[in-house]
Amino acid sequence: MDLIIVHNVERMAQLGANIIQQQLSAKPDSVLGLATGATPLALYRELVVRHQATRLTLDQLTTFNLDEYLGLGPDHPASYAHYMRRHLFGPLQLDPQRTHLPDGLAPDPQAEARRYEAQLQAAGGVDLQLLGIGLNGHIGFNEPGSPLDSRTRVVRLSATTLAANRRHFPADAEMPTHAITLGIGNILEARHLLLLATGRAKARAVAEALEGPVTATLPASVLQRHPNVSVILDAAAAAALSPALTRQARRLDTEPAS
Ligand SMILES: N[C@@H]1[C@@H](O)[C@H](O)[C@@H](COP(=O)(O)O)O[C@@H]1O
Repeated sequence: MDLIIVHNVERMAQLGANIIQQQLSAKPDSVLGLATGATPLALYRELVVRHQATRLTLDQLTTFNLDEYLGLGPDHPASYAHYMRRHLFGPLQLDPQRTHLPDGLAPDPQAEARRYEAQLQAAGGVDLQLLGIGLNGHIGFNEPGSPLDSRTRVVRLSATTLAANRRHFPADAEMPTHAITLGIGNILEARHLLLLATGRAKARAVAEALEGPVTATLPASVLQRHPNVSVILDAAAAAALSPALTRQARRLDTEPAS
């Protein structure tokens, strides 16, 4: 595991964008696994800036998102399809044929989960998977209790997740109770994982994920089983790590030379 602790979200975004840029330089037709939520927003802004400065060539890039709410279509402002279009796919002018999310409006969600997984396999799997972490240690929408070898499927959202994500929905609107998510098994198959976390509220989940037992009770702990994981934390999210692990972390707060 390559653990990096930074001072601020801008630095996290730069380092995350560097990793994505390196991936695309090595393999322009990479498959990127993408995440939603508040955490990757600064990284997405940085990618857009680099693209506008023509430092990123994205013609051959393919993307697959981790998850989507069941019952929300791409025009719903709280859908992940909408989020991705607004924050990344639109500004980067990605070919819609190359960007993929589960269809939240599919009439048969179980069949949609199988279709999505098959589409991902046909694309060759994920080269670099971006991950956030839920307060309860979820990755994608793999809630506590998800089998560590789980595949793409329909899941019920936990009370913690419903409460945490409530803020993205209008106060009087009903929130979806289910989602389609890549499974933990799918996530582990990505060739490189990049976990980002910010803020004190994530510190406990981060510490348990990186240093606790590998257990379905805390899905992100499975990252310990992956041979190629990069983790970028701000100081608040790193606050509950053991002194030993904190000492091992790289602190990359200075600007790159060029
Ligand atoms: N399904 C998403 C996850 O992919 C995301 O990583 C997590 C954290 O979100 P945030 O970055 O807003 O804290 O919650 C959501 O429920």
